[in-house]
Amino acid sequence: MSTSTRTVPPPAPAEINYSGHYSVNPLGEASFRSLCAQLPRVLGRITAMAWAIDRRAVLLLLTCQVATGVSAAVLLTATARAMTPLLGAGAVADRLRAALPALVVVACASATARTALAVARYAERRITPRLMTATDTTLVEAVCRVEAAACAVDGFSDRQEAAEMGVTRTQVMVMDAQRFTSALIRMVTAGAVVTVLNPLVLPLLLLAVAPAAVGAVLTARVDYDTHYANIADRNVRGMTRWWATTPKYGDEVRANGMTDYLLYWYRALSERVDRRTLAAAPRTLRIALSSSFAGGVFLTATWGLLAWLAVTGRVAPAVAVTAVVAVQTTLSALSQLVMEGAAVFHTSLYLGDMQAFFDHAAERAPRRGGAVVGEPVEEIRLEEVSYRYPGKDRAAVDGISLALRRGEILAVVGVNGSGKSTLTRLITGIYLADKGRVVWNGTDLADADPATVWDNTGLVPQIFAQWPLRVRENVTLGQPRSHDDGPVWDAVEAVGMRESVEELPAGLDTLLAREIFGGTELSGGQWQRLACSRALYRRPPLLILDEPTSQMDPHGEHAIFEHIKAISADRITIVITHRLENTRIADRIVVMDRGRITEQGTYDDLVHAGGTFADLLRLSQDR
Ligand SMILES: Nc1ncnc2c1ncn2[C@@H]1O[C@H](COP(=O)(O)OP(=O)(O)OP(=O)(O)O)[C@@H](O)[C@H]1O
Repeated sequence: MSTSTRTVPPPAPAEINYSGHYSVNPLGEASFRSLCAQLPRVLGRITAMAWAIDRRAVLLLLTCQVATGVSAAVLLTATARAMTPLLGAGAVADRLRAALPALVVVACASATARTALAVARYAERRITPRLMTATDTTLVEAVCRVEAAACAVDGFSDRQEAAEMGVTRTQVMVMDAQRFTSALIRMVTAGAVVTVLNPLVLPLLLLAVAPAAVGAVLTARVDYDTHYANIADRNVRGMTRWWATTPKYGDEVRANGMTDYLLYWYRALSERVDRRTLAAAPRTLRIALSSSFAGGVFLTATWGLLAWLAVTGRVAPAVAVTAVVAVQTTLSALSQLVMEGAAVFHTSLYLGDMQAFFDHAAERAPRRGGAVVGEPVEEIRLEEVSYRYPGKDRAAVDGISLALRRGEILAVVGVNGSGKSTLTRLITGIYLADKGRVVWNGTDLADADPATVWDNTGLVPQIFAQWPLRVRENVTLGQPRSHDDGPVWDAVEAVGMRESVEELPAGLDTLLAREIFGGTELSGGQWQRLACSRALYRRPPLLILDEPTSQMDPHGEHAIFEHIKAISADRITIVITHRLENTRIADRIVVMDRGRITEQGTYDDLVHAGGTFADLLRLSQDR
């Protein structure tokens, strides 16, 4: 990029607004009262989740809550009892002696309350890490197990991002719930004592903290609204961060001058997120100011009432002192109740997202029936099979019928986007056909347990994984653990990599995770050879290779195609390739165009047919 063009900022990343199933902010439809009414249900859910993790810790936590409440009541009652002799007539020593039993009770109640708090923290720490792990694992499993087609739906990854927030929130969830219930219990007990002293004080105190309660919930609501609006941008920002910083794309990013562009995107997205967050700040300030003002007015009235009761002799001085302590206790419990209630409410919003995602994923888990595909796989038949990706106008595969038999090598060719890879996803049952059937040995894939189908497949996709593991695992991943390296070396040999692997510092034990934990890095073609050896190692009844040699030198390409031919008698083999010379090994070639099969036959048939195949072959040789 020249200096002049560098000064022109690239277009800002698109604002993403979904209009489908995922676009509904759950807060938009809920009233304030209904949200507050959710609190008991949320507390119940948190308890149930914690119960499933560690019953003993939950029981311990509940016992501590009860202990906290009881000690608060005992403390206040004993304080009242101690005040009468302390503030009465007589020598100080006599008054102290008279108050001593009650003071001992006060000290014991305080010690119990503090011990209960410490033990409650311990119990919470026993639950939280495992709860987080459990929800996190559930999330990962939910994503791994959904139908592949569900992930292609717009907004899926944003909902996943929202659910991740729910998982993160489990870190403070139990603590919030514990603090909330402990404040509730303290408030009820202290409130009862206050009410006994004078029935007017408690309603006034409630009025004093009510504005803070409303304010806290409204603030949580504003925070969540902002979070909700930011989900998509945060998601894209996270991806941009990865694109810009991963060494995987480092060469391309640097040599193509993309750094400025990506950084601009990253900044633009961050600013957009910040702008929304800042726009919410005046709203939260208004809420905080008005709730503080209203709370202050009611609090002044409460203290005024107490002063008036004491000054006019309507309550004894000892009772007035206890009332001060009780009011302070009630007030702090109420404030904590409000704060923690808002936190639980806040948590409930994210938990709602998490649960909604889990429900959504569960609805989209494969439900294909438990039929088991018979072995060996003798025949795979496609009957008028069609598939259209979500949001696309045109079918990627459109009414294809095809029969494949064991021992046959089928080559699939066609221009980019003609539907070749989609066809392999339908044959392997990664996607289920919208129309028509894919039948393995007479079993419709729509009725078959996908795991039993995938036990019989080996696939080298166009974009294959480079697992940051040892060479051995890169070959055996997905297979039961074997203690015999013989078959691993066979698979490595089949792709012409024996010598290269032997030269690695630790042979099959060499770590291929240079960017992450260290080890060695392979070349692009070597990685592709390894991906092929992974599929070959499985010795699958259905072997599919989608552009398997696109990065390989002629040696590698030759070795692989020779091997495919040599092992073809025991399986069905499908090869997708743009290097048409490679299709010579196929028993049959199908040519695809716009999702349909337009030609089929042997290499010689098609070369002389004067159709697309002959045309593509001529172009590939025209240099
Ligand atoms: N995950 C997806 N979501 C939406 N559309 C898709 C997806 N994958 C492929 N398509 C669309 O389906 C059509 C067929 O794509 P497919 O990848 O099957 O073509 P192909 O023949 O394998 O192409 P190539 O030779 O480039 O690999 C294309 O129009 C493509 O845009």
